[in-house]
Amino acid sequence: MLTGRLLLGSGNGSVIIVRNRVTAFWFKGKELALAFSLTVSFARLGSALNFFFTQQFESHYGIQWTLWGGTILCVLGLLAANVVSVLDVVGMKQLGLDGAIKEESKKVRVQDVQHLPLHYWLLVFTVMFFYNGVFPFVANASKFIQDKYDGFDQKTAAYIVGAVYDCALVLSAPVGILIDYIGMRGVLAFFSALLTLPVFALLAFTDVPPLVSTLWLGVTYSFAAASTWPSIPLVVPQATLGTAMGLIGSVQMIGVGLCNLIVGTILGTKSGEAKIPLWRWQQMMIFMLANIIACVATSVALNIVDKKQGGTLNRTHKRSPEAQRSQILKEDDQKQAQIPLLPLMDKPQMAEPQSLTLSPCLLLTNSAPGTQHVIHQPDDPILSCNPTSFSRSST
Ligand SMILES: NCCCC[C@H](N)C(=O)NCC(=O)O
Repeated sequence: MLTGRLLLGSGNGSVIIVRNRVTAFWFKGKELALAFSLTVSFARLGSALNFFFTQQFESHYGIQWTLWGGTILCVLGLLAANVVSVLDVVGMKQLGLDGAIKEESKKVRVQDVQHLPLHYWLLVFTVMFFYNGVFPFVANASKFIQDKYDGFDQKTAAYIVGAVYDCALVLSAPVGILIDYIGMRGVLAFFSALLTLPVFALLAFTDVPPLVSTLWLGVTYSFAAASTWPSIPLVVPQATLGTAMGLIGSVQMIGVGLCNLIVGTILGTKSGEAKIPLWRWQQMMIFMLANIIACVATSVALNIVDKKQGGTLNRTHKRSPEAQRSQILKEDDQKQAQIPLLPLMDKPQMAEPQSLTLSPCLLLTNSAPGTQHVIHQPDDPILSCNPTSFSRSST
């Protein structure tokens, strides 16, 4: 059992890191928050289907077929990962970025982790503390509801807990779209944490029906996930993005793992059947609350640091087609005098390989007939970014 779970965790963890890297690469400067939110939505769809069907499937077909079902799902995941990988490689080749990416990535060393910005570390701890309050709660909440409130059988309690993920499933995409337009990632991360405090306070100290808390947690969780994960590509260099994503996933899951151990100690029982005394549940909810308070603190620090460093997180990075076009025209006017035109090229190319943004978000437009502009996003936190690099080529 433990071997199986370790294998699943290492495979699943690696897939998540690569998926996040690919998502960040292809959607940066576009619908980044929406893209990340959709991955969360689909993950939560999986959780919701699991809540609703796995137990019924098992009672009809037995544990062996249920595990084979899981294996088939893993194989489908493997096929999907292969398709994504081919699309990623082909897309990079089409943009002529494959060689440059490899070169930049070769320069990345483990020691570079110490150069990741403060922004990034604050995001890591914001994410860790937030999820410390969500995952261990969801894992134990069904038993909590049965033990604390009257009239809930196991199935009803599981449905009530599932409301956290059902809410996220529905809300993640609209919230992602909203964040792409308004930015405000840091501010929203802060409010998500702040507004999660009442969830655990209600559960610990009142008899308000638990569905109120789980629905509310679903809302704040959707905002927290949609504002934090897509912030990472905005604060780390593209070449270290894979490392940064891996690291945040590890810290997050180490935090959640430790919290599960602490929760286990607080609840102090090995039997799933015996009723756990309410004072123990109350202590667990206070522990969840403490994590969310820590999350509020790190998100405040995150916003302060972000403000001092130019407000990357709270700015919108998505540009409407009109804004993209006027941005290009403006930059064109500003830079035309300074930058020598390159010889006309058959297809878009970068002016200087060492100043690549390594981002697919090249803006191609035609402000003058037969002219394409390839610009870099000036706010890209790229290792060797030269924000003024610009090339012009024939269409
Ligand atoms: N059992 C789910 C593990 C998901 C880990 C992943 N790093 C993550 O947190 N993704 C975002 C989410 O909200 O699920």
